[in-house]
Amino acid sequence: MATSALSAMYDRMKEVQEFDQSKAGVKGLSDSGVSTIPRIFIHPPESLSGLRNPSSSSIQIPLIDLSHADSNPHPPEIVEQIRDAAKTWGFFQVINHGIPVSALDQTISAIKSFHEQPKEAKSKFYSREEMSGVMYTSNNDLYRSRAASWHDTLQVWFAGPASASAEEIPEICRNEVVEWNEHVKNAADKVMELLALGLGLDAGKFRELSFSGERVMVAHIYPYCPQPDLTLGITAHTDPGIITVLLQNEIQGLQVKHGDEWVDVKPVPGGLIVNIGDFLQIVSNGEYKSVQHRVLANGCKQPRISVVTFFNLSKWRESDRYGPLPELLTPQKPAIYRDFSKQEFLENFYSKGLDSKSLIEKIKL
Ligand SMILES: O=C(O)CCC(=O)C(=O)O
Ligand SMILES: [Fe+2]
Repeated sequence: MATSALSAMYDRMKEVQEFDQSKAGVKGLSDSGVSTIPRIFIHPPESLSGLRNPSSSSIQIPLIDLSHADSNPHPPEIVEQIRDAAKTWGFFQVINHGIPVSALDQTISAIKSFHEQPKEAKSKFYSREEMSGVMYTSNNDLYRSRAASWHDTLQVWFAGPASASAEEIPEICRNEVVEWNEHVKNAADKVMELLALGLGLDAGKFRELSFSGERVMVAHIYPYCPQPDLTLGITAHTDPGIITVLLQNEIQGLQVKHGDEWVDVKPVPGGLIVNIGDFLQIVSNGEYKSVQHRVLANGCKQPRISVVTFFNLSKWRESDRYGPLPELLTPQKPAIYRDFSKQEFLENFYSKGLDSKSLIEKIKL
């Protein structure tokens, strides 16, 4: 067994490298008109199960209207909606979040233009240097995952040690990306105030903890895939940080795990999707849930575009350790997670594939 399993593995590595060195991404494969996908993209049956069972129910992630969220004091019914959504779904969609619809449209269209350029224009940004300000790549976890997925990504660090200067951002989407950074930060700030109030904390608590101090955008394209039943757009995973704010175009594909079911997230015009990350599940001592999600490979001729911003803390405690916030702990609600170090957090993310165990499972008491 060992020899054939090993030779299969070596073949795979060679093919992975060839794909990587082409710097053309899955967009390149899709544009070349392939009718079958290379085998490095074929997922094992267990991650494909339930792929094409259209969800039987019509349940949807909660939709929350933020029109009056800024009133002082914050309307308790909105705080309650956000808290319930974060506790039971870990995912919700917000409308009237303050970002003009024209900015949403322009951002999507600028990202689409970047990905639709010829290979020569994009390949100078192609890299796997996670800590460079700007990185264009296919499958951040290409060398760590068991199977590759059908998407490419433009990554830009908005804030933190790796943050990009405007000049580094590809010109074709520069102005839109720079503006998006401002918009998404403001929208996230609004949501974090409500999430803090939902835990009984001061509205500014997460701002004080620097929730937005390390902020990175990943702008994905999910091009047409000729065999969408054999692969995924993105493997099932949870997001590691505090929260994620996601803008998507009208092509559906994102699914959220709710109980035993994969629920389709239907794009709502003008809406933004927010989800809770592992870090927030831990600091909230399990009140808010970081939930598995995945993206189906796109079988439509039109590409699916998503612009995803991850928010992470920049200020760690002096001990460089983190854990459930002490103010949330009581004798009735003791800590359910142990503290973890910054090193553990980063290693857990950067040394593994998206599909591996989250930090949460490792530090559960
Ligand atoms: O593209 C999407 O809708 C989801 C992407 C995602 O989950 C991620 O980048 O972490
Ligand atoms: Fe995600």
